[in-house]
Amino acid sequence: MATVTQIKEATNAEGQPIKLAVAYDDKVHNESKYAAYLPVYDTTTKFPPTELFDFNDRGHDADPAKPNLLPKENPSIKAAKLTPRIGTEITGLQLSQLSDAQKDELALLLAERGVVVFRDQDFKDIGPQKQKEFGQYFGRLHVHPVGAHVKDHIEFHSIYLGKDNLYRLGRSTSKLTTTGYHSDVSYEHQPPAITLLTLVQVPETGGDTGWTSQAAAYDRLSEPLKVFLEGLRAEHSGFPQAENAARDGHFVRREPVKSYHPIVRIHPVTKQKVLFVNPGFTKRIVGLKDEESDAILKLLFRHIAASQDIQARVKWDDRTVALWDNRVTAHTAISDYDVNEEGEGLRQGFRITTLGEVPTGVDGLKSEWD
Ligand SMILES: O=C(O)CCC(=O)C(=O)O
Ligand SMILES: [Fe+2]
Repeated sequence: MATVTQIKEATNAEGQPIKLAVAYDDKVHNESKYAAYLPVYDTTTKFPPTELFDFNDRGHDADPAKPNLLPKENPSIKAAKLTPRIGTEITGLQLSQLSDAQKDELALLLAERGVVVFRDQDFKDIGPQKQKEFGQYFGRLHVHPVGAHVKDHIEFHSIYLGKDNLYRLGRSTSKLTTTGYHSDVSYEHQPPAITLLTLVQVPETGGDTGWTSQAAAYDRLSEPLKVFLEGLRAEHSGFPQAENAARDGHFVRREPVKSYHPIVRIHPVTKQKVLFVNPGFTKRIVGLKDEESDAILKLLFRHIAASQDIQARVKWDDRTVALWDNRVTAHTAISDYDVNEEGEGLRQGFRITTLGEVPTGVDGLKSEWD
């Protein structure tokens, strides 16, 4: 069985020589229809710290009635709420064919519903260039500081659990559960707005993804607790992720960062208040004593993970694409499936992540960093 430590000589997208660590063996690679999306690690190319940029949310340009995305007079386009508080499923539209007006309305729908699932898509077959352009419409693409990517496309975050890469399952054995709610790389100074995830191979059963509405999570809090949290920032840290990756022999392509984000964040388009902390990356509440911070974060993390009445869970097939707004949701992979030597249970996909604005809270409270 191959491991992630196999190194191959390659060239990057600019034609420069690089060393690639591959997380699959050649036999699996050659047999895979979606070999181009298998995980690799460029172990050579370092990235400087991300620079601040002006983010324009496409949702600002959307018609709130969404006549282009969800026309009332077209019965072949169907939209159904997954649950009352979060999630919408759409059939009858191809993401690859959306007009700009439809994409603007999708950005707004994502802000309102948290996650939007598209069924029966050709998206995984339109090629990396068009997939990247689709993502870029919504914002600057994030390059993960440590994650596996796709050869020649470092902005694609590769998701792969096959018989030759049991990394993720192996790591989960010391925990009672594999679930871990997070908002993608929320430690960034301009953390992600929209993430797109699609799977190209799915296990027969299992491997769903779950989302929580961070807007509903905020709404449920008592008035005094809302007021208390509104004045505070929390530390979101990329250091443990980078340290774990380095410990496991992975390349850290960008030095880890921390940000101090408002705990109650306001979505720039809907103006909705959301609870912007997550168990994945939030470490402490700035200005509180350690025990106070630990107790309050424990309460909030339990609320996020345990409140099924503000959650949605999606079963994948290989023509499903899910998009979510990281500013108003937290999500978790549900790694409940086994991969055997015959390759049954294999789960493969890729994620494209767009960066958003520097978070703003109540009364103009802004994120800070050191
Ligand atoms: O694999 C999944 O279901 C979700 C993984 C994840 O958290 C992500 O792609 O951001
Ligand atoms: Fe994620």
